[in-house]
Order: sequence, then structure tokens, then C-alpha cells
Amino acid sequence: MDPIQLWNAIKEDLRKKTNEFSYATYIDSLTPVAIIENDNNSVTLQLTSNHENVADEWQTDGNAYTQSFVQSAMMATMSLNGQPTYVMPSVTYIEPKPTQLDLNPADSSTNDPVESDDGDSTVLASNFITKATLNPEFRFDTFVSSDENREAYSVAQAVADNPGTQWNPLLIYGGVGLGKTHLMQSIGNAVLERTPEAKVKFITTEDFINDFTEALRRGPKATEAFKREYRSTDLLMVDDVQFLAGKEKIQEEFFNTFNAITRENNQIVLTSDKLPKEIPGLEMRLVTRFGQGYSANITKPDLPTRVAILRNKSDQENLNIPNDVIDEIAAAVDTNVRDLEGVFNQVVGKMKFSKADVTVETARSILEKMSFKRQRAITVPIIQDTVATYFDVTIDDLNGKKRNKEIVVPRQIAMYLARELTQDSLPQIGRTFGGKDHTTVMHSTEKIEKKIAEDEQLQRQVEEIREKLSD
Ligand SMILES: Nc1ncnc2c1ncn2[C@@H]1O[C@H](COP(=O)(O)OP(=O)(O)OP(=O)(O)O)[C@@H](O)[C@H]1O
Repeated sequence: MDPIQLWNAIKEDLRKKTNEFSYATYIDSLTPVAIIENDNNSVTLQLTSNHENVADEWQTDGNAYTQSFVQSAMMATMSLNGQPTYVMPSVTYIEPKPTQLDLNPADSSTNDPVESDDGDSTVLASNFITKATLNPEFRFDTFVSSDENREAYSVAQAVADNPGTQWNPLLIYGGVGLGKTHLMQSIGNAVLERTPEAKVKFITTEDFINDFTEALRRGPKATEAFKREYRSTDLLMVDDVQFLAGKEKIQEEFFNTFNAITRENNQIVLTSDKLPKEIPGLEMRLVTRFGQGYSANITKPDLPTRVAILRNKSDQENLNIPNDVIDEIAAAVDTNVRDLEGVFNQVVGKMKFSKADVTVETARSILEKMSFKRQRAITVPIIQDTVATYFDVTIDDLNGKKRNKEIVVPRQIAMYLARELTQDSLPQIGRTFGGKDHTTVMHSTEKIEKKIAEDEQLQRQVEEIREKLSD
């Protein structure tokens, strides 16, 4: 059973038994994580909360939520599996991930003062709403544009030039640490530079969830203040919308906020780790809204881009890091740009504190400490060499025209691996194999692909060669 599916079914039943405030605060704000099978035929649904008081409430013995949960889970599992299961909740507090930005919740300058519901005029009803300032370093001119992000970069610039016109919303999606937030905030910084009075708001999805739950807790005036603050933005930027998954009540409010902003032709920019239709637990109406503007993907930077990012950083900070040090770091760190910057900052730190020039050896020892190893580039000649040694044939055999099985199979395997492990094109591979035609390479690759599925010995041989190549 999938934890999100189970939690959604339980929530559906809990919603009928709980008032609106309790539902939004104690139920809808939880995130399902995993299902654990217990020895006594029961299961535990693990959930997390970003609010310590919510987790405490669930952990209190005899609390009303756990009792209702168990009953609702019986109903939910019966409708999902045809038989009821005893499901226990386990709610753990997870400290909210701090944003990199300076949060300044006390600043109410952009909000109208509204009295709180408890009549205490010193507490402003909108004071609790997150105010995040933009990182001044996240600008278009500090972002290295390359094949992996060019489309996102161009559309982001178009949005910054003419917000609320054509690409609304702009959704930037891709893996962690690849520059989504940087590009999104570049739009905000560019808009503010041109129009300082524009109402630009950057928040994480977590901020939105926290603000909305807090507004509900405080009462109708705070809820009004929340709506006024969010719905009156000229440019709303929301980071990591995948965290809306499975949170119905919050999705409903997000949907209304989204509609209010786009109705006024104001701009929304979103980031996500995947396309909305691939986010489980995101309502269809949000999936279609998020996809109605432009969705731009950012992928992992290749080696030349990684070098360019580090070079750019070194130049911007006047650091004079030698090229061979930059090459060493860029070759070893291929996970994402955040990791790349992490290693770079360590190297710079070492250089500043030891007041010595940084060398490739320094970079290597830092890389090793941080568990990054330089990847050996796999080339077609390296593959030929490894395959020839493995099958005890010569490189000339692989490049020649002999048709006996002892030679043909290793040759086809070498071509198959060249296709899989290098960026070389079919004609380039053909040329390296003694000037063969690209159709020969294609045919060999297809033949091995087919045979691997049926022949266990061949599968093992290819696996062993792959391991030797990665040593
Ligand atoms: N193309 C690039 N040029 C310059 N800096 C970059 C580039 N891509 C990423 N960075 C830098 O890498 C770091 C991580 O980028 P960012 O926080 O924007 O990633 P993200 O995709 O939003 O990650 P997450 O999904 O974890 O929030 C930032 O310091 C950012 O400035």
C-alpha cells in the first residue's frame, strides 16, 4: 500500500468528523512518509509535522485524534483492500527547513494594520505572514547559461521583461541544487530593479502552509489578512510546490490564490522537483493550472558547464583560482551545482585561512574528505582495450573483419558498451572500430540488447566488463 494513498483515504473519513480548524491544523498539515508492518498484524503509518505542538498533541496519550484516526483507518483500509486493518499513527516533528533568505516577520510595512481577533491592538493580524527578502546574488548576470538550462533561462528573462502576459505561470522544474531558486529569484530581482514599488513575494511552499494554518488558528481577521497579502501580489514566486502533495485544504487555498492572481494578469512563478502531473497527491485542477503557462526543465550540468560555473564564481570574487584546480573539482563533482559550490567554498576557505596558494593536491584532499572522486572518462579505445583483454582477443581483431563467433561477439559487446557509456555518435564509433559503417554499430547494439534479455551468461559478461570499466 502506498502511504499517500492510505493517508488520503483516512483523511477523507476524518474530514467528516473534524471541524475545519482542527482538520487544517492537526490533519491536513501532516505529511505521510512510510507504512511499517508490525508483528501483530497491525501497521503504523508514519507521518511528519513541521509544528512541534501538532506532533506533541498526536503523541499525547489518549488524544482524540489517534482514536478517530484508528477508526477512520479501519474504514479506509476496508474500502481500499476489502478488509479492515488496524493502523496506528506515528507523528514525528521535523524542524522546518530554514530558507536561505532573511525572514523578517516583524516587518509589517507592506501590510495594513488589522487588529487581531482577540482584540489585542498591539498584535497585528497580518504580522505572522512570512516576509522573505530576495537573495541579491540570485540574478541573471550571475547565472551561467548553458544547454542544460538555456530554455528555462530564456523564458525566465521573457517573464521578467513582461510579467503577467504570456508565460503564466512559469514553472521551473528539475533535480535538487540545479539553480531553480536562483533563476526564479532572478526574475524577482529584475522586476524590482525596474519597478521598485512592485509587490513581489517569494516564499517556499512550507511558508505558505505555515502562514495559512496560522491564519486559520488566529481567526477570520487573520484569514482575511492572509488572503489580502497573498492575492494582491504583482509577482508571486513559490518554491518547491511538490510539497503541496496530499494536502487538500491547503491545495484548495493555493488554487484560490492562484486564480485571484492570474485573473488580475499578475505573474506566478513556481519551482518543483518534477512535472506537476508526476507529483502524486496533487489535485488535477492544480496539475492543469500549473501546466497552463510554460514548464521549463533544468538538468544536470555537463563538465564544460561545471567548469564555467566555477570560473565565473572565481572571477566574480576575484579569487584567481588556478584552472587545473577548477578542472579537478568540476571533473569530480557531477551531482549538482550546490555540491559543486560546497567543494569550491571549502577550497577557498582553505586558501584564505592557510594564506597559501591552492593546488590540485589541496583540491584532491578536500574532494576525498568530502567523498568525491574524480570520474575517469570512459572512451571507445578504453572500452575496446577492456573488452579485448576480457575475451583474450586483440584490438586488431575487434577492428578487423573476421566473422568467427569468438571475435564477432566481443566486437558487438564493445560497440554496445561504446554506445551506452560514451557520448560518441554511431558514425564516430564506427570510425574507431576500423572504419565501419554506422549501420554496423546500430545492428550490433540492437543484437546485444536483444540477446542480453535471453542469455544469462552474456548478461553476466557485460556486467563484469562494466565493473572493470568503472574500477
Ligand atoms: N547555472 C548556474 N550558474 C550559477 N550558479 C548556479 C547555477 N545553477 C545553480 N547555481 C548555484 O547553485 C546553488 C543551488 O542553486 P538553487 O538553490 O537555485 O537550486 P535549486 O534547484 O532551487 O535546489 P532545490 O531544489 O534544492 O531547492 C545556488 O547557490 C545557485 O546560485
